[in-house]
Amino acid sequence: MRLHRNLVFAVIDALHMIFNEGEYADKVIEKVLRYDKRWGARDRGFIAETTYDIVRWKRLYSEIAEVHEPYSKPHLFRLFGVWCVLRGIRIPDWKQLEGTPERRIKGRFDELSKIRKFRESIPDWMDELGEKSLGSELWTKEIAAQNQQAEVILRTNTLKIPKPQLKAFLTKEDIATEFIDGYPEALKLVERKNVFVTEAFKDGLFEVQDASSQLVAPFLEVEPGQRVIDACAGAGGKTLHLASQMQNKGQLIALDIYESKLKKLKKRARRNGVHNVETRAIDSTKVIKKLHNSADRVLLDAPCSGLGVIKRNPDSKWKLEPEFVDRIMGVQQDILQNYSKMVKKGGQMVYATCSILPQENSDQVKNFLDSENGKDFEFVRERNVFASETGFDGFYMALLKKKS
Ligand SMILES: C[S@@+](CC[C@H](N)C(=O)[O-])C[C@H]1O[C@@H](n2cnc3c(N)ncnc32)[C@H](O)[C@@H]1O
Repeated sequence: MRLHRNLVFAVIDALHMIFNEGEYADKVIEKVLRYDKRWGARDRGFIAETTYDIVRWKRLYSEIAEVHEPYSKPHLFRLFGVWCVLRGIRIPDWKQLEGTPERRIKGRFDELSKIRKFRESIPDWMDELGEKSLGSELWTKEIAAQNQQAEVILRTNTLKIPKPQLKAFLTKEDIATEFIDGYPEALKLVERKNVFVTEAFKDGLFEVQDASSQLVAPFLEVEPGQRVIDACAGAGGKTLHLASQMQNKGQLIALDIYESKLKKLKKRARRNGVHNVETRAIDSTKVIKKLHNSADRVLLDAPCSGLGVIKRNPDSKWKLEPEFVDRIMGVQQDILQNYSKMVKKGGQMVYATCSILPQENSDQVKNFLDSENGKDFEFVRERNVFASETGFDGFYMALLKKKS
């Protein structure tokens, strides 16, 4: 591979903004990709993937390169030098990369790879929490799987098109996809491409949604004509899926504490041809009270640590703090306690997270079922989805039924 100076400089700029200025990797990449309109798909791919790679392996590369925060420009070039050597890319003869110690880098890599927190490039606290929560064997496998680059998965919008036709439509747009066993609406991209510029996307024929996330809406067992509440709807990834499962019939109420996210949801709903959704921002407890005992189905896609989706958000390894995990667990139990009141007798509720920690998952459900509000509910089933088993995101979902 021949390295182009302006592309590498864009990567160094991006790393500076992410590591030193605390900006989010996806936003930064969007920003640097606007530097030069002449960059083609391959150039853009290089910038995005190299930046994500160095973000993913920040701790390991920093130990190897013996650099630390805040990273000066020469430090960032040393990280880049490590990336080149470990990928077998010839170091160009630029002054910024002069004297890159190739043999020493390989030696340090072999040495550090014996220790999980360095090999997998994670903070000490996260390694300790993962091992304590999942046991050494599962955590070791899981964190290794979470460090693999995420594949691009699409969910067919069955309100508009059947999956085989979508596949054919995308082939015409030069996007090759394949089916995935066990995921009835999913298509996996054979090669990473920007799907947001396709006609199929603009026509609302699909959404980008990880395969594990596609398991959540069907877990709630919705039917056309029901009243369904998506209580932590965000920008609506699962709301849209619920709407397609309801065949656009019935009432779908999308709630969130952020109006801005619900605005995005509405825009996506229009593109998807979804007509049965209404949004309500939770700006007081009244919003929930008004809906007490009214819903056939309630989805609680709760805020969480995101420890199941590190492959999609590698910078969360450096942004997440143990105090946040403790705090969000309190929010999760509040959501279970208060929002479960919206389910009517005989109705069903799914509690889901994109975390793999039992403290955020089955323990929360158990604590809820043991509480006063939980007495009205019975446990139906749960599913723990691990990246190390499926290759997709880590997820948890539990189905509860309100007694009649
Ligand atoms: C896991 S995300 C939801 C993702 C979304 N369901 C999707 O599929 O795209 C959790 C959401 O819960 C929202 N949230 C956080 N605290 C909340 C609360 N107390 N009540 C309702 N929503 C909350 C967040 O704003 C965030 O959008």
